[in-house]
Amino acid sequence: MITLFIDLDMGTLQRISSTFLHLLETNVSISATIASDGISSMSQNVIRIATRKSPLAMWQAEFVKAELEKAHEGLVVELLPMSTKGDVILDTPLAKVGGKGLFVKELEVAMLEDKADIAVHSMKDVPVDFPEGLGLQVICEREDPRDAFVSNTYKTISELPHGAVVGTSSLRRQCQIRAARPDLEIRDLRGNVGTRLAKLDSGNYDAIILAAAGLKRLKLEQRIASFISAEESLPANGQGAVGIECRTTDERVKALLAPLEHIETRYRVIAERAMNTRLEGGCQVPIGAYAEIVGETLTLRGLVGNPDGSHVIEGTTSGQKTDAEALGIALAEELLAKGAKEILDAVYAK
Ligand SMILES: NCc1[nH]cc(CCC(=O)O)c1CC(=O)O
Repeated sequence: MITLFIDLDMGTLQRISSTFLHLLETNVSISATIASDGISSMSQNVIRIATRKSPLAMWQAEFVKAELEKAHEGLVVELLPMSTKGDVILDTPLAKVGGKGLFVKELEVAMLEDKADIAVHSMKDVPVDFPEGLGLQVICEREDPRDAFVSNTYKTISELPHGAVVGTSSLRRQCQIRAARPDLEIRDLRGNVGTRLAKLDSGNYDAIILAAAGLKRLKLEQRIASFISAEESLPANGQGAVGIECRTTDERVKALLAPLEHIETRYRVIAERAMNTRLEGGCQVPIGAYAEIVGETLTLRGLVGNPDGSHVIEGTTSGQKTDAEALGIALAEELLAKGAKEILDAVYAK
């Protein structure tokens, strides 16, 4: 149930009615409470979050809502749950659906049309470019960035018997698993986290690979048989980090978001995304990028491979954390010089 406190100024009423229309379209049940003691300038004290409806997206939006309310007493944070194209096209492997920002476009339209103020994203799903007028304002503290091995029978990848079936639709995960274990059979696995676990439980796979962050956030950590180290499976750029997008001109919202920024996570994610950008990688590519910071030094590892794991190119670079973007670009260039472009071109040609 969503409770809306409505004051009587015209702008707010207009905004609320557009929120209603949207929610009606998306079949969310509504119950509205009209506060009779409407506080004037209430609209100054509201932030509307556009979010996907998947349990993980809702968790992330609720997390940002809680953080914002903690940081600003009296702030009212509303959630506007929406469907995106990525949620609707469920049966085709994402690598085939193509198109950038499958999970973010509708949220961005809502912000541009002033139906919402911010959108909360998993950084690994956020495209490189933002539409005119929108930008990534804040990167929150990173959760566990690792991939997780999930199985009801086996503890680790190395325990899997010859020819075992592993579920993942990520070309990055597929590449690294097959590089270590060419005998394994990889099958596509789509849907939100709960759907993927249900498919494992129904016996279609011996094991599946998911992001540890998603499982932890949904209190499904007990489903993790083992964590896969970054050495075994280099995470995707931004994995485990939540980012917040808003209108670039909205100074009120930008000021409210500022306390949620986690600068160390930002440096790490900037380096990882810069590498991806220089490689011209979209979000469905066999690319791993993972940065860590010790003291002032950022170390970035990168990997490009073909999905069957027969070719893997890796590199590492270190430098000042404040040079995060330059480090990402330099590592991408090193990988390109080692043949990454040929691998990526072959993947995109398929
Ligand atoms: N591609 C979907 C997606 N986007 C973010 C996460 C997990 C949480 C995160 O990385 O922040 C997942 C699920 C998964 O890969 O298992």
